[in-house]
Order: sequence, then C-alpha cells, then structure tokens
Amino acid sequence: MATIIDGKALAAKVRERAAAEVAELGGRGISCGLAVVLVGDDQASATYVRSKLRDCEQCGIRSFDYKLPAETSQEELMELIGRLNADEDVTGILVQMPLPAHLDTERVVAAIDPNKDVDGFHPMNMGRLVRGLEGLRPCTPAGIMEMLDEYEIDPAGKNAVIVGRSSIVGKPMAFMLLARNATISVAHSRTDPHELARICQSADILVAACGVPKMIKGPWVKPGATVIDVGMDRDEAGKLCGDVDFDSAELVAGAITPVPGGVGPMTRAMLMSNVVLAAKLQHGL
Ligand SMILES: Nc1nc2c(c(=O)[nH]1)N[C@@H](CN(C=O)c1ccc(C(=O)N[C@@H](CCC(=O)O)C(=O)O)cc1)CN2
Repeated sequence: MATIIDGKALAAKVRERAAAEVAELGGRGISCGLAVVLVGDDQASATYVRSKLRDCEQCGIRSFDYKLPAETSQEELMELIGRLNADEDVTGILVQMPLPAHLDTERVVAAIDPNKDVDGFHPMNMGRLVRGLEGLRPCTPAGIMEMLDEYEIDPAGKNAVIVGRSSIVGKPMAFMLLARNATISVAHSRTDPHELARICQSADILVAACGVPKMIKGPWVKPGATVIDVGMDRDEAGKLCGDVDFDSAELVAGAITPVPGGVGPMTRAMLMSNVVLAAKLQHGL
C-alpha cells in the first residue's frame, strides 16, 4: 500500500510558519496585505477566494476583497490592477483564474507588479524560474515541491513525467523539478494517446494535471512511484475526484496524494507563504 501524502496536515504547518513570519515582520513595522480579485460568478472560484480570505485572517494578513461583475471590461480590470500596484497597503495581488473569456489573461497577468505577483504568473517571475533564479513561484507546483521535501522524496536523478502543460501547473512544475535535477517529460493533449501509458510508466514521479477525471490508472503507474494528483474533477456521480484513479493507482504507487486533501490545500497554503515572501522582497529582506 502506498504512503498517503497528507496535504492538509502539511498545509496547516505551512500556514503556521507563515503566521509566525507575518507576526515577526509586523514587529519590524512591515505589514502584509493581499488583494484578491474575482471577476464573474463561477461558483468554484468564489469558494476558493473565500478560503483564501479565511487563510489570510488566520495568518494575520490583511485582505482586500474585490468582486467584479462578469461583464467587467479589460480597461476596468487594468485600471484596478494599476491602483493596487500603487497601493502601499497591498503587498500581494491575486487575480483568481480562470477569467471570463472576453478578458485577455496574459495582459492582466503582465500588468501586475512582479514584486506583488503572489501567484508567480508574471512573465518576469516565470523567466526567473526558467533561469533558475529565486523569486515568487506558482502556488500549486511550489506546494508539490514542499510535499516531496516533507516526505523525503528527492527528485534528483529521477524520471519525472508531468501530464498537462498549463502555465499555472505543468510548465512551472517542469522547471521546478528540473531545478532539482530530475529528468523531465511533459505529456499533453497532442501526445500520441497510444504512447501515454508507456510514458507514464517511465515515471518515478508522476504529476497528473490534465483535467480528465481518473485518466491515470494503476497499470500506468510504475511500482513504487510517487503519484501527485493535481486534478479537481467530478466523477459520473458528481463526486470530487482527481486525474488519477486513486483506488487502482494506490495499489502500485509508493506514495500518492489524495483528492481532496492533497495538492489543493497546499496550493492555498503556499499562497500565504508567497504573501510573506513578496512583503520581504519589497523591503529588501
Ligand atoms: N489565481 C489563481 N487562480 C487559480 C489557482 C491559483 O493558484 N491561482 N489555482 C486553481 C484553483 N485553486 C486556487 O485558486 C484551488 C483549487 C483547489 C483547492 C482545494 O483546496 N481543493 C480541495 C477541495 C475543495 C472542494 O471540496 O471543492 C482539496 O483538494 O482538498 C484550493 C485552491 C485555479 N485557479
């Protein structure tokens, strides 16, 4: 049976660490403030935003909540970001994704001050990641790296396969594992489907981030591999599940993350960590 990687427990530790740092910064006259921008009425996004605001409260981080209607124009959103960039009380800015289709995500991301970009999505922060420089990292892959470290799974010299090439998870994950000396393969929607099982079977570390419910089955998993499930899907019965068929994969894997209770809580916790890091960077610490 595989070790179940407990994202919820580790997230609580990460939040505690962030709260202690927030208090320490406060003692030095440095306060942390996170602006959270939600455009539209996507229910899942609204739930994630509520949790982020709760996390801020728990960590002693001031939060600024912006809920904008779905028909918000690009100019209105850019104007708000400009104001948040200039606001000294706001040390972190997060725009919840996905944005409504009429908005240009790339323009929005690029408008955020890179030093306040607690999502790590800005081209400058992505560029720093690619070049192996320190900086703000996207929360989901950063949380996965924390989980690997906590469970003493060293990526060095291992074959890592990432299924999915999104800018939020797949691409930054590839560079973070590369920075830790793993050998990387990225499979995606245009990968030959007949090759996919074989590619996954080569993985010592398999990160599933393709958004297809239970796509990765036990026989695709190398015995003893670490399986990280980023999926946030619904099964035929409408129940929350991941991109991995947990029941069959767990029998083969060495370690595996559950859904819920794995990567999701760590995504939230790493945001708190990034808010602290952004405040420190802004004060040259
Ligand atoms: N600006 C951003 N947008 C989005 C990000 C992001 O990192 N930055 N990531 C995802 C959504 N997300 C955070 O925003 C997120 C998703 C899921 C969870 C989580 O804790 N999931 C729970 C289950 C929740 C449920 O019951 O529905 C779990 O896995 O245990 C946290 C954060 C896309 N957008």
